[in-house]
Amino acid sequence: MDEWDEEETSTPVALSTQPASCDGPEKLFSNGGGQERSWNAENGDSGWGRGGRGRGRGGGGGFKSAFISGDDENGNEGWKSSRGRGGFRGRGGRGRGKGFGSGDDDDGESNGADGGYENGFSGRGRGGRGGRGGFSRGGAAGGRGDFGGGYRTKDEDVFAKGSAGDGQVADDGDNKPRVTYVPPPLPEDEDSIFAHYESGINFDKYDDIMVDVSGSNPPQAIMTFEEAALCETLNKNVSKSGYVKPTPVQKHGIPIISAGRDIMACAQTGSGKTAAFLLPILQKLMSDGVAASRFSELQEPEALIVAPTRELINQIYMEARKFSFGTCVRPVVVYGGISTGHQLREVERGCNVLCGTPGRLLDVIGRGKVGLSKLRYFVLDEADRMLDMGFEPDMRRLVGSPGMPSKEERQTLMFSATFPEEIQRLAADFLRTDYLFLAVGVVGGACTDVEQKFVQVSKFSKREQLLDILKTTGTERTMVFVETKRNADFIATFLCQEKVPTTSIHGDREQREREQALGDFRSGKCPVLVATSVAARGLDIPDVQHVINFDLPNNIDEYVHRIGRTGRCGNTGRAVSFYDMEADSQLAPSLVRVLSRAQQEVPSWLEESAFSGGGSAGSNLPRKGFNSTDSRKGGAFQDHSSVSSQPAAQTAADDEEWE
Ligand SMILES: Nc1ncnc2c1ncn2[C@@H]1O[C@H](COP(=O)(O)OP(=O)(O)OP(=O)(O)O)[C@@H](O)[C@H]1O
Repeated sequence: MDEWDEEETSTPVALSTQPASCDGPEKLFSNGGGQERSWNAENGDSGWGRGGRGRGRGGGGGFKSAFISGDDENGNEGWKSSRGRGGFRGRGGRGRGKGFGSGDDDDGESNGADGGYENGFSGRGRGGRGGRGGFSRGGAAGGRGDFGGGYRTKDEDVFAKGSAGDGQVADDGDNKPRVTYVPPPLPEDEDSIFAHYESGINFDKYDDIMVDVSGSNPPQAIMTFEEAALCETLNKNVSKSGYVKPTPVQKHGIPIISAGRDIMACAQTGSGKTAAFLLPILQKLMSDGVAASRFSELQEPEALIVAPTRELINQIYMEARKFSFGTCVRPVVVYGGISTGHQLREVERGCNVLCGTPGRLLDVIGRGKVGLSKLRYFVLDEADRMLDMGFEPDMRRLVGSPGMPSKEERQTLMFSATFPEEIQRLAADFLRTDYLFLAVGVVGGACTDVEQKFVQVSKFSKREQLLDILKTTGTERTMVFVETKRNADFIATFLCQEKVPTTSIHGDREQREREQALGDFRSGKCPVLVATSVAARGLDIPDVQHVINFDLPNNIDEYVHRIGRTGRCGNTGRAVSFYDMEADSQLAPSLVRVLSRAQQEVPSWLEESAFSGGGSAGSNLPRKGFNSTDSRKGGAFQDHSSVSSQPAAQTAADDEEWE
């Protein structure tokens, strides 16, 4: 029996996080298992039994939020009880932070830790800065998923949450939570594999977008897929996917990659970046006769694709699976929240294109099941996110993994809709010096097919405003973004109680629940999805007509990605953002700029807010004539005000609620 099989046969201690769907909002905060007692903020009892994810704050500060984790208020207890093998060591000093040192925890939300991941890989991120208040991956014997927490509503009711027994997380007795969830098998029929939505009325307008390729000797762009000279099967698969002509990022990106060049590409949300990198990679592998072999114990993929969230990497994998349908090239996906054993068995069946989130990739490589010596392509989707403070250490670890070809010997491809200049400079470390920078339209610009509206609100009127809007949207698919996981549950519950079929997705939900939520949203069973930033980037969900920023993010790039969940591939969409003068004014200058560049009406009050919002506002107003944005040109532009010029993770880390 394999090592990982063995691990997973021990009796699972079933845990679950808070489910949020209209199947029963009343379930949301009930103690599902009844075995554990929650921390009760009212009477000060501490949790016992499997007391929840340790969520400590450094500096011994009390946990003031209404949402109380199962640990002692200052995190000490959580820390003490969590010293398992994978003991987390907070970096110390910066207070706050959830030291959840799981390498698997690989989402857009911060959940990581700096140290202590037993096999030498750290979880990512911000969380681990919690001084004393961290907790181990081994996690408080209460492990992840057992939320011994409570939720205190405005009127101070406390709902206890506990375990529910879904068999997803096991404890091996070594205080190390183990994920045993295996997702249902994927449909194999062609109709499902090639199911797609139609490109929209504005698809042809892509041709008018300004494109700038900088760097030496860029190859000629292609105008049609025929010019890409794809293998017959690949060509058929492209047609079956409903692709008639390439989008600009494909017209330029495909020949650049096919010519063997490194690329840093920035193109607006929903404009086909995924196929821009997948098609030339698959074409090369197919024309070279690469074929997956199940007979090798060590799998050595030719391409490695990394993305920041589980749902996004799964989506990329599904695209790779679609385009390689009927060929010998085999993509595989690995990401957290799913049984590692299951994923390793998939890898063992043959793997040419390995898609993964950073933590899980490091894990499978560390286990010696995947070798990198044959690697030719290293792809970072949402590259600016992959290189910001949250993920950069993992990326460095990844390129430093045994056998990883040097940047001279591999091709490195980076794609995003946003690319802050300082991240571009960092990214250059991973690229050959002669990389090409491809800018389609305004770097960091919002999709022009999204109508952007702003509504001034006070923090207390948001819920009513949301309800009003949702009453007019009816059953149209709407994503509602909030800043915190607890607020995601709270708003989802509120909407359910108001009879709006709603589900939610965020990093504290088990993977099974996240998949269910996305499935219910896609199918229309729940036309409203309340989400944290975990769903802000890359997700391509058909028919999302509306995005509502219930809470504005504190970073302009995040805003651009969020509203890009609608208005995709030439379709139109609407984004409505609640603007709270007290909380959001720091974002005003960047918002004004994004709106004007996307030819949207700028409300006068927003402009005023931008001007009055401090010294930086004026200098951040729109600049005319801006287009090219390659940082090597000397940083002529930046669409990043003092607010947004920090990488997302950095700003987010300063937000107590962004976990
Ligand atoms: N040439 C094409 N013709 C028709 N549809 C396309 C074409 N290229 C991509 N699409 C479709 O457009 C949608 C958006 O593509 P994709 O998800 O790759 O966008 P993206 O640029 O990566 O967006 P994001 O920045 O949000 O990650 C997908 O459904 C994809 O299948």
